[in-house]
Amino acid sequence: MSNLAGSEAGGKPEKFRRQAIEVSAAQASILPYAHLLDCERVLLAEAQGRTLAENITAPHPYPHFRRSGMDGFAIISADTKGCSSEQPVELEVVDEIPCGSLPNVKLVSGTAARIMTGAKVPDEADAVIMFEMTKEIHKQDANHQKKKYIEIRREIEVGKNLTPVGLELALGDLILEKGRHIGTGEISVLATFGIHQVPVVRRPRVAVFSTGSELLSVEEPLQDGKIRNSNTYMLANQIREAGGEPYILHAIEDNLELARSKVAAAFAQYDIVVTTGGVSVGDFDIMADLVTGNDVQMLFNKVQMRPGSVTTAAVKDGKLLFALSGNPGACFVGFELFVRPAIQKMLGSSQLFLPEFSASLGKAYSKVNSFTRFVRGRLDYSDGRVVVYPAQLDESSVMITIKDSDVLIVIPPTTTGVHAGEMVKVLKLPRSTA
Ligand SMILES: Nc1nc2c(c(=O)[nH]1)N[C@H]1C(S)=C(S)[C@@H](COP(=O)(O)OP(=O)(O)OC[C@H]3O[C@@H](n4cnc5c(N)ncnc54)[C@H](O)[C@@H]3O)O[C@H]1N2
Ligand code: MOO
Repeated sequence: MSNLAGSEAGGKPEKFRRQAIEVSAAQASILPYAHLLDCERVLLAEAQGRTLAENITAPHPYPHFRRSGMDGFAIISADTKGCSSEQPVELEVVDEIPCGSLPNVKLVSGTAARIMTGAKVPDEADAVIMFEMTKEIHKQDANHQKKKYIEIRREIEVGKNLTPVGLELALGDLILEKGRHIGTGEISVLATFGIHQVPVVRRPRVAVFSTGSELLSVEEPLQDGKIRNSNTYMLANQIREAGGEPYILHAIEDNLELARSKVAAAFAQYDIVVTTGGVSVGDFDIMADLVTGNDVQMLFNKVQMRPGSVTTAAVKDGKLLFALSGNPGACFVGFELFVRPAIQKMLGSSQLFLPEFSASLGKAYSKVNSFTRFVRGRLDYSDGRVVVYPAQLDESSVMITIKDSDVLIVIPPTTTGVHAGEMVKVLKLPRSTA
Protein backbone atom coordinates (compact mmCIF):
# COMPACT_ATOMS: atom_id res chain seq x y z
CA MET A 1 0.00 0.00 0.00
CA SER A 2 1.27 3.45 -0.80
CA ASN A 3 2.04 5.90 1.93
CA LEU A 4 2.17 9.20 0.15
CA ALA A 5 0.31 10.72 3.06
CA GLY A 6 3.51 12.24 4.47
CA SER A 7 3.54 16.02 4.81
CA GLU A 8 4.95 17.43 1.63
CA ALA A 9 6.47 20.89 1.79
CA GLY A 10 8.63 22.30 -0.93
CA GLY A 11 8.00 19.31 -3.19
CA LYS A 12 9.76 16.64 -1.16
CA PRO A 13 8.12 14.81 1.73
CA GLU A 14 9.34 15.64 5.22
CA LYS A 15 11.16 12.33 5.53
CA PHE A 16 13.74 13.44 2.93
CA ARG A 17 14.60 16.60 4.88
CA ARG A 18 15.93 15.24 8.10
CA GLN A 19 18.28 16.98 10.49
CA ALA A 20 20.91 14.53 11.78
CA ILE A 21 21.69 15.17 15.45
CA GLU A 22 24.61 13.89 17.52
CA VAL A 23 24.25 10.57 19.32
CA SER A 24 24.69 12.17 22.74
CA ALA A 25 22.04 14.80 21.96
CA ALA A 26 19.66 12.09 20.77
CA GLN A 27 20.27 10.12 23.96
CA ALA A 28 19.74 13.20 26.11
CA SER A 29 16.46 14.01 24.36
CA ILE A 30 15.01 10.64 25.35
CA LEU A 31 15.82 10.55 29.05
CA PRO A 32 13.28 13.15 30.29
CA TYR A 33 10.53 10.80 29.09
CA ALA A 34 11.89 7.70 30.81
CA HIS A 35 10.24 7.85 34.23
CA LEU A 36 11.09 5.67 37.19
CA LEU A 37 8.55 2.85 37.55
CA ASP A 38 6.93 1.72 40.76
CA CYS A 39 8.22 -0.84 43.25
CA GLU A 40 7.05 -4.43 43.60
CA ARG A 41 8.22 -7.31 45.80
CA VAL A 42 9.50 -10.56 44.38
CA LEU A 43 10.74 -13.73 46.00
CA LEU A 44 14.48 -13.86 46.46
CA ALA A 45 14.74 -16.86 44.11
CA GLU A 46 13.20 -14.69 41.37
CA ALA A 47 15.19 -11.52 42.02
CA GLN A 48 18.14 -12.26 39.74
CA GLY A 49 18.47 -9.66 36.99
CA ARG A 50 16.07 -7.22 38.65
CA THR A 51 16.90 -3.74 39.93
CA LEU A 52 16.65 -2.83 43.60
CA ALA A 53 13.96 -0.26 44.38
CA GLU A 54 15.12 0.58 47.92
CA ASN A 55 18.37 0.93 49.82
CA ILE A 56 19.07 -2.14 51.93
CA THR A 57 20.80 -1.61 55.27
CA ALA A 58 22.18 -4.33 57.50
CA PRO A 59 19.51 -5.39 60.04
CA HIS A 60 22.28 -6.95 62.15
CA PRO A 61 26.07 -7.05 62.11
CA TYR A 62 27.67 -9.75 59.99
CA PRO A 63 28.83 -12.06 61.34
CA HIS A 64 26.58 -11.54 64.32
CA PHE A 65 28.55 -13.82 66.66
CA ARG A 66 32.27 -14.51 67.05
CA ARG A 67 32.91 -17.45 64.75
CA SER A 68 35.64 -20.03 64.53
CA GLY A 69 37.48 -20.04 61.20
CA MET A 70 38.89 -23.54 61.69
CA ASP A 71 38.09 -26.95 63.09
CA GLY A 72 40.18 -26.98 66.27
CA PHE A 73 40.14 -25.83 69.87
CA ALA A 74 38.97 -22.52 71.33
CA ILE A 75 41.56 -21.42 73.89
CA ILE A 76 42.63 -18.51 76.07
CA SER A 77 45.73 -17.42 74.19
CA ALA A 78 47.54 -16.30 77.35
CA ASP A 79 47.74 -20.00 78.31
CA THR A 80 50.19 -20.57 75.46
CA LYS A 81 52.54 -17.76 76.47
CA GLY A 82 56.16 -18.97 76.48
CA CYS A 83 55.33 -22.50 75.30
CA SER A 84 57.50 -24.30 72.72
CA SER A 85 58.39 -27.84 71.56
CA GLU A 86 60.67 -28.09 74.59
CA GLN A 87 58.05 -26.62 76.92
CA PRO A 88 54.63 -27.64 75.62
CA VAL A 89 51.48 -26.66 77.46
CA GLU A 90 48.56 -29.00 78.19
CA LEU A 91 44.97 -27.77 78.22
CA GLU A 92 42.02 -29.84 79.37
CA VAL A 93 39.25 -30.20 76.77
CA VAL A 94 36.05 -29.39 78.67
CA ASP A 95 33.50 -28.75 75.92
CA GLU A 96 32.59 -29.67 72.37
CA ILE A 97 30.87 -27.05 70.17
CA PRO A 98 29.50 -28.22 66.82
CA CYS A 99 28.38 -25.64 64.25
CA GLY A 100 25.00 -24.19 65.17
CA SER A 101 25.39 -25.00 68.90
CA LEU A 102 26.29 -22.72 71.76
CA PRO A 103 29.12 -23.28 74.26
CA ASN A 104 28.02 -25.26 77.37
CA VAL A 105 30.93 -24.68 79.69
CA LYS A 106 32.61 -21.47 80.82
CA LEU A 107 36.29 -21.69 79.88
CA VAL A 108 38.88 -20.86 82.51
CA SER A 109 42.64 -20.73 82.23
CA GLY A 110 44.02 -24.21 81.47
CA THR A 111 40.95 -25.38 79.55
CA ALA A 112 39.93 -25.52 75.90
CA ALA A 113 36.76 -26.30 73.92
CA ARG A 114 36.73 -28.51 70.86
CA ILE A 115 35.08 -26.38 68.16
CA MET A 116 34.07 -26.71 64.52
CA THR A 117 34.46 -24.19 61.68
CA GLY A 118 31.61 -21.67 61.84
CA ALA A 119 30.63 -22.42 65.45
CA LYS A 120 30.26 -19.70 68.08
CA VAL A 121 33.46 -19.22 70.08
CA PRO A 122 33.00 -19.17 73.88
CA ASP A 123 33.13 -15.61 75.24
CA GLU A 124 36.16 -16.33 77.41
CA ALA A 125 38.24 -17.67 74.49
CA ASP A 126 40.25 -15.31 72.32
CA ALA A 127 41.81 -17.69 69.77
CA VAL A 128 41.31 -20.99 68.00
CA ILE A 129 44.12 -23.44 67.35
CA MET A 130 43.55 -25.83 64.47
CA PHE A 131 43.54 -29.59 65.11
CA GLU A 132 46.71 -30.13 63.08
CA MET A 133 48.73 -28.00 65.54
CA THR A 134 47.71 -29.96 68.61
CA LYS A 135 48.27 -33.43 70.00
CA GLU A 136 45.40 -35.09 71.82
CA ILE A 137 46.27 -36.85 75.07
CA HIS A 138 43.96 -39.08 77.08
CA LYS A 139 44.50 -39.39 80.83
CA GLN A 140 42.63 -40.73 83.85
CA ASP A 141 42.18 -38.66 86.95
CA ALA A 142 42.34 -39.88 90.56
CA ASN A 143 38.71 -41.06 90.25
CA HIS A 144 39.54 -43.11 87.14
CA GLN A 145 37.55 -40.62 85.04
CA LYS A 146 38.83 -40.36 81.46
CA LYS A 147 39.98 -36.86 80.62
CA LYS A 148 41.07 -35.32 77.33
CA TYR A 149 43.90 -32.85 76.98
CA ILE A 150 45.61 -31.15 74.08
CA GLU A 151 49.27 -30.43 73.91
CA ILE A 152 50.31 -27.15 72.30
CA ARG A 153 53.90 -26.48 71.30
CA ARG A 154 53.81 -22.85 70.18
CA GLU A 155 52.41 -19.54 71.24
CA ILE A 156 49.06 -18.60 69.71
CA GLU A 157 48.31 -14.94 69.24
CA VAL A 158 45.10 -13.21 70.28
CA GLY A 159 42.40 -13.42 67.59
CA LYS A 160 43.96 -16.35 65.71
CA ASN A 161 41.35 -18.16 63.53
CA LEU A 162 38.56 -16.13 65.04
CA THR A 163 36.19 -13.98 62.98
CA PRO A 164 35.02 -10.96 65.02
CA VAL A 165 31.42 -9.72 65.12
CA GLY A 166 30.75 -7.30 62.25
CA LEU A 167 33.92 -8.14 60.28
CA GLU A 168 31.95 -7.77 57.02
CA LEU A 169 29.23 -5.33 58.05
CA ALA A 170 28.12 -3.38 61.11
CA LEU A 171 24.46 -2.97 62.11
CA GLY A 172 22.87 -0.28 59.91
CA ASP A 173 25.58 -0.27 57.22
CA LEU A 174 24.28 0.43 53.72
CA ILE A 175 24.63 -2.96 52.03
CA LEU A 176 23.01 -2.45 48.64
CA GLU A 177 21.97 0.86 47.17
CA LYS A 178 18.75 1.30 45.22
CA GLY A 179 19.23 1.14 41.48
CA ARG A 180 21.65 -1.73 41.82
CA HIS A 181 21.37 -4.66 39.44
CA ILE A 182 20.80 -7.90 41.34
CA GLY A 183 23.39 -10.52 40.45
CA THR A 184 25.07 -13.38 42.24
CA GLY A 185 26.80 -11.36 44.98
CA GLU A 186 23.67 -9.33 45.70
CA ILE A 187 21.53 -12.49 45.97
CA SER A 188 23.99 -13.89 48.49
CA VAL A 189 23.82 -10.70 50.58
CA LEU A 190 20.01 -10.60 50.49
CA ALA A 191 19.80 -14.24 51.57
CA THR A 192 22.32 -13.66 54.38
CA PHE A 193 20.14 -10.89 55.81
CA GLY A 194 16.89 -12.81 55.39
CA ILE A 195 15.46 -10.45 52.77
CA HIS A 196 13.24 -13.04 51.13
CA GLN A 197 10.80 -10.52 49.61
CA VAL A 198 13.01 -8.24 47.57
CA PRO A 199 11.86 -4.69 46.68
CA VAL A 200 12.51 -4.31 42.96
CA VAL A 201 11.45 -1.84 40.31
CA ARG A 202 8.68 -3.08 38.04
CA ARG A 203 10.03 -4.09 34.66
CA PRO A 204 9.04 -1.76 31.81
CA ARG A 205 6.60 -3.50 29.47
CA VAL A 206 7.98 -3.03 26.00
CA ALA A 207 5.86 -3.71 22.90
CA VAL A 208 7.70 -4.80 19.75
CA PHE A 209 6.22 -4.28 16.29
CA SER A 210 7.87 -5.22 13.05
CA THR A 211 6.95 -3.61 9.74
CA GLY A 212 7.36 -4.81 6.19
CA SER A 213 5.42 -7.11 3.91
CA GLU A 214 8.60 -9.09 3.16
CA LEU A 215 8.52 -10.60 6.64
CA LEU A 216 7.61 -14.21 7.29
CA SER A 217 6.99 -15.48 10.78
CA VAL A 218 9.74 -17.77 12.03
CA GLU A 219 7.66 -20.92 11.63
CA GLU A 220 6.72 -20.25 8.00
CA PRO A 221 8.53 -21.99 5.12
CA LEU A 222 10.87 -19.74 3.17
CA GLN A 223 9.49 -17.93 0.12
CA ASP A 224 11.34 -16.21 -2.69
CA GLY A 225 11.80 -12.49 -2.02
CA LYS A 226 10.79 -12.83 1.60
CA ILE A 227 12.78 -13.20 4.81
CA ARG A 228 11.96 -14.35 8.29
CA ASN A 229 11.32 -11.78 10.98
CA SER A 230 14.51 -12.08 13.00
CA ASN A 231 14.61 -8.55 14.42
CA THR A 232 11.56 -9.04 16.61
CA TYR A 233 13.19 -11.96 18.41
CA MET A 234 16.54 -10.21 18.60
CA LEU A 235 14.85 -7.15 20.11
CA ALA A 236 12.84 -9.23 22.56
CA ASN A 237 16.10 -10.67 23.81
CA GLN A 238 17.77 -7.27 24.02
CA ILE A 239 14.77 -5.98 25.97
CA ARG A 240 15.13 -8.85 28.44
CA GLU A 241 18.88 -8.26 28.73
CA ALA A 242 18.23 -4.58 29.43
CA GLY A 243 15.75 -5.44 32.21
CA GLY A 244 12.47 -4.96 30.36
CA GLU A 245 9.58 -7.33 29.61
CA PRO A 246 9.10 -7.80 25.87
CA TYR A 247 5.68 -8.23 24.25
CA ILE A 248 5.80 -9.34 20.65
CA LEU A 249 2.87 -7.83 18.78
CA HIS A 250 1.60 -8.48 15.28
CA ALA A 251 3.40 -6.74 12.46
CA ILE A 252 2.33 -3.24 11.45
CA GLU A 253 1.14 -3.30 7.84
CA ASP A 254 2.39 -0.62 5.47
CA ASN A 255 -0.77 1.40 6.02
CA LEU A 256 -0.39 4.61 7.93
CA GLU A 257 -3.83 4.90 9.54
CA LEU A 258 -3.89 1.27 10.60
CA ALA A 259 -0.37 1.64 11.97
CA ARG A 260 -1.36 4.75 13.92
CA SER A 261 -4.27 3.01 15.59
CA LYS A 262 -2.16 -0.06 16.41
CA VAL A 263 0.56 2.05 17.97
CA ALA A 264 -2.02 4.11 19.90
CA ALA A 265 -3.57 0.90 21.26
CA ALA A 266 -0.13 -0.37 22.27
CA PHE A 267 0.58 2.79 24.25
CA ALA A 268 -2.52 2.20 26.35
CA GLN A 269 -1.02 -1.07 27.55
CA TYR A 270 2.74 -0.80 27.40
CA ASP A 271 5.40 1.55 28.78
CA ILE A 272 7.52 1.73 25.62
CA VAL A 273 6.83 0.87 21.97
CA VAL A 274 9.67 -0.27 19.71
CA THR A 275 9.26 -0.80 15.98
CA THR A 276 11.73 -2.13 13.46
CA GLY A 277 11.81 -1.28 9.76
CA GLY A 278 9.94 1.20 7.63
CA VAL A 279 11.85 4.15 8.97
CA SER A 280 13.85 5.21 5.92
CA VAL A 281 12.64 7.00 2.79
CA GLY A 282 11.19 4.08 0.83
CA ASP A 283 7.69 4.27 -0.63
CA PHE A 284 6.37 1.97 2.06
CA ASP A 285 8.42 3.34 4.97
CA ILE A 286 5.52 4.60 7.06
CA MET A 287 7.23 5.17 10.37
CA ALA A 288 8.60 8.53 9.25
CA ASP A 289 5.03 9.76 8.76
CA LEU A 290 3.71 8.09 11.83
CA VAL A 291 5.98 10.15 14.08
CA THR A 292 4.89 13.43 12.54
CA GLY A 293 1.19 13.20 13.48
CA ASN A 294 -0.52 15.80 15.66
CA ASP A 295 -0.55 13.70 18.79
CA VAL A 296 3.08 12.62 18.42
CA GLN A 297 6.11 14.69 19.35
CA MET A 298 9.14 13.69 17.30
CA LEU A 299 12.42 13.81 19.24
CA PHE A 300 14.70 12.97 16.33
CA ASN A 301 14.54 11.13 13.02
CA LYS A 302 18.18 11.11 12.02
CA VAL A 303 21.32 10.57 14.08
CA GLN A 304 24.95 11.20 13.16
CA MET A 305 25.83 7.53 13.33
CA ARG A 306 26.25 4.39 11.29
CA PRO A 307 24.60 1.99 11.26
CA GLY A 308 21.17 3.30 12.11
CA SER A 309 21.34 6.89 10.91
CA VAL A 310 17.59 6.82 10.31
CA THR A 311 16.85 5.77 13.90
CA THR A 312 13.84 7.71 15.09
CA ALA A 313 12.33 8.45 18.48
CA ALA A 314 9.10 10.16 19.44
CA VAL A 315 6.82 10.72 22.42
CA LYS A 316 3.14 9.89 22.49
CA ASP A 317 0.94 10.24 25.58
CA GLY A 318 4.14 10.88 27.54
CA LYS A 319 5.56 7.52 26.48
CA LEU A 320 8.52 6.74 24.25
CA LEU A 321 8.26 5.32 20.75
CA PHE A 322 11.46 4.06 19.14
CA ALA A 323 11.37 3.40 15.41
CA LEU A 324 14.53 1.42 14.75
CA SER A 325 15.90 0.56 11.38
CA GLY A 326 14.92 -2.72 9.73
CA ASN A 327 18.48 -3.58 8.86
CA PRO A 328 19.47 -6.04 11.60
CA GLY A 329 22.83 -4.41 12.39
CA ALA A 330 21.28 -0.96 12.66
CA CYS A 331 18.35 -2.28 14.67
CA PHE A 332 20.73 -3.95 17.12
CA VAL A 333 22.88 -0.83 17.58
CA GLY A 334 19.86 1.48 17.76
CA PHE A 335 18.46 -0.56 20.61
CA GLU A 336 21.70 -0.57 22.61
CA LEU A 337 22.30 3.17 22.21
CA PHE A 338 18.76 4.49 22.71
CA VAL A 339 16.25 1.96 24.04
CA ARG A 340 18.55 0.42 26.64
CA PRO A 341 19.21 3.74 28.45
CA ALA A 342 15.47 4.47 28.55
CA ILE A 343 14.75 1.06 30.10
CA GLN A 344 17.61 1.46 32.53
CA LYS A 345 16.39 4.89 33.60
CA MET A 346 12.87 3.55 34.16
CA LEU A 347 14.43 0.91 36.38
CA GLY A 348 16.27 3.56 38.38
CA SER A 349 19.58 2.03 37.37
CA SER A 350 22.84 3.81 38.10
CA GLN A 351 24.33 2.68 34.78
CA LEU A 352 22.18 3.96 31.93
CA PHE A 353 24.57 3.55 29.04
CA LEU A 354 26.79 0.72 27.85
CA PRO A 355 30.03 0.83 29.88
CA GLU A 356 32.97 2.38 28.00
CA PHE A 357 36.64 1.57 27.98
CA SER A 358 39.64 1.93 25.68
CA ALA A 359 41.38 -0.81 23.79
CA SER A 360 43.89 -1.18 21.03
CA LEU A 361 42.47 -1.81 17.56
CA GLY A 362 43.72 -5.24 16.40
CA LYS A 363 43.16 -4.68 12.69
CA ALA A 364 42.99 -1.53 10.61
CA TYR A 365 39.48 -0.22 9.94
CA SER A 366 39.55 1.51 6.60
CA LYS A 367 35.95 2.61 5.97
CA VAL A 368 35.65 6.36 5.89
CA ASN A 369 32.61 8.17 7.16
CA SER A 370 31.36 11.57 8.14
CA PHE A 371 29.29 10.01 10.96
CA THR A 372 30.54 8.07 13.99
CA ARG A 373 30.48 4.35 13.37
CA PHE A 374 29.54 1.78 15.97
CA VAL A 375 31.29 -1.30 14.64
CA ARG A 376 30.60 -4.75 16.00
CA GLY A 377 33.76 -6.21 17.46
CA ARG A 378 35.34 -9.02 19.37
CA LEU A 379 37.64 -8.67 22.38
CA ASP A 380 40.88 -10.53 22.62
CA TYR A 381 43.11 -10.66 25.69
CA SER A 382 46.27 -12.12 24.18
CA ASP A 383 49.70 -10.96 25.48
CA GLY A 384 48.12 -9.34 28.54
CA ARG A 385 46.53 -6.56 26.47
CA VAL A 386 42.93 -5.91 25.53
CA VAL A 387 42.68 -5.80 21.76
CA VAL A 388 39.48 -5.36 19.75
CA TYR A 389 38.88 -6.76 16.31
CA PRO A 390 36.14 -5.34 14.08
CA ALA A 391 33.82 -7.95 12.59
CA GLN A 392 34.68 -9.06 9.04
CA LEU A 393 31.20 -8.13 7.88
CA ASP A 394 29.82 -5.11 9.68
CA GLU A 395 27.34 -3.69 7.19
CA SER A 396 24.04 -2.51 8.55
CA SER A 397 22.21 -5.25 6.65
CA VAL A 398 24.45 -8.03 7.99
CA MET A 399 23.00 -10.16 10.76
CA ILE A 400 25.48 -13.00 11.18
CA THR A 401 28.29 -11.22 13.04
CA ILE A 402 26.06 -9.86 15.82
CA LYS A 403 26.38 -13.20 17.59
CA ASP A 404 30.18 -13.00 17.69
CA SER A 405 30.41 -9.50 19.07
CA ASP A 406 31.33 -8.50 22.63
CA VAL A 407 31.59 -4.81 22.01
CA LEU A 408 30.79 -1.91 19.75
CA ILE A 409 33.95 -0.17 18.57
CA VAL A 410 33.41 3.58 18.28
CA ILE A 411 35.08 4.90 15.13
CA PRO A 412 34.83 8.69 15.05
CA PRO A 413 34.18 10.49 11.75
CA THR A 414 37.30 9.92 9.66
CA THR A 415 38.59 10.44 6.16
CA THR A 416 41.56 8.10 6.56
CA GLY A 417 40.25 5.18 8.59
CA VAL A 418 41.89 3.99 11.82
CA HIS A 419 45.20 2.11 11.90
CA ALA A 420 45.90 -1.13 13.72
CA GLY A 421 47.37 -0.43 17.16
CA GLU A 422 45.51 2.86 17.66
CA MET A 423 43.51 3.19 20.85
CA VAL A 424 39.77 3.26 20.29
CA LYS A 425 36.75 3.77 22.49
CA VAL A 426 34.80 0.58 23.05
CA LEU A 427 31.29 0.04 24.41
CA LYS A 428 30.79 -3.21 26.28
CA LEU A 429 27.75 -5.15 25.12
CA PRO A 430 25.70 -6.88 27.82
CA ARG A 431 26.76 -10.35 26.71
CA SER A 432 30.40 -9.44 27.10
CA THR A 433 32.41 -11.07 29.84
CA ALA A 434 35.02 -8.28 29.71
N1 LIG B 1 17.14 6.16 -0.75
C1 LIG B 1 17.57 5.79 0.43
N2 LIG B 1 17.48 4.50 0.77
C2 LIG B 1 17.92 4.09 1.97
C3 LIG B 1 18.47 5.03 2.87
C4 LIG B 1 18.53 6.38 2.50
O1 LIG B 1 18.99 7.25 3.26
N3 LIG B 1 18.05 6.71 1.27
N4 LIG B 1 18.95 4.59 4.06
C5 LIG B 1 19.43 3.22 4.08
C6 LIG B 1 19.80 2.85 5.38
S1 LIG B 1 21.19 3.57 5.97
C7 LIG B 1 19.11 1.92 6.08
S2 LIG B 1 19.71 1.38 7.57
C8 LIG B 1 17.87 1.34 5.61
C9 LIG B 1 16.80 1.54 6.68
O2 LIG B 1 15.65 0.97 6.24
P1 LIG B 1 14.35 0.85 7.12
O3 LIG B 1 14.69 1.06 8.54
O4 LIG B 1 13.29 1.69 6.57
O5 LIG B 1 14.00 -0.67 7.04
P2 LIG B 1 13.29 -1.46 5.86
O6 LIG B 1 13.45 -0.72 4.60
O7 LIG B 1 11.95 -1.83 6.32
O8 LIG B 1 14.21 -2.73 5.85
C10 LIG B 1 15.60 -2.67 5.65
C11 LIG B 1 16.14 -4.09 5.55
O9 LIG B 1 15.93 -4.78 6.75
C12 LIG B 1 15.17 -5.96 6.56
N5 LIG B 1 14.25 -6.13 7.70
C13 LIG B 1 13.22 -5.32 7.99
N6 LIG B 1 12.58 -5.78 9.08
C14 LIG B 1 13.21 -6.89 9.46
C15 LIG B 1 12.98 -7.84 10.50
N7 LIG B 1 11.98 -7.69 11.37
N8 LIG B 1 13.81 -8.89 10.61
C16 LIG B 1 14.84 -9.03 9.72
N9 LIG B 1 15.10 -8.16 8.72
C17 LIG B 1 14.29 -7.13 8.58
C18 LIG B 1 14.40 -5.68 5.29
O10 LIG B 1 13.99 -6.84 4.66
C19 LIG B 1 15.41 -4.90 4.48
O11 LIG B 1 16.34 -5.79 3.88
O12 LIG B 1 17.42 1.97 4.44
C20 LIG B 1 18.43 2.23 3.48
N10 LIG B 1 17.84 2.76 2.32
O1 MOO C 1 22.52 4.28 8.57
MO1 MOO C 1 21.82 2.73 7.89
O2 MOO C 1 20.92 2.94 9.22
O3 MOO C 1 22.57 1.56 8.72
O4 MOO C 1 23.37 2.17 7.42
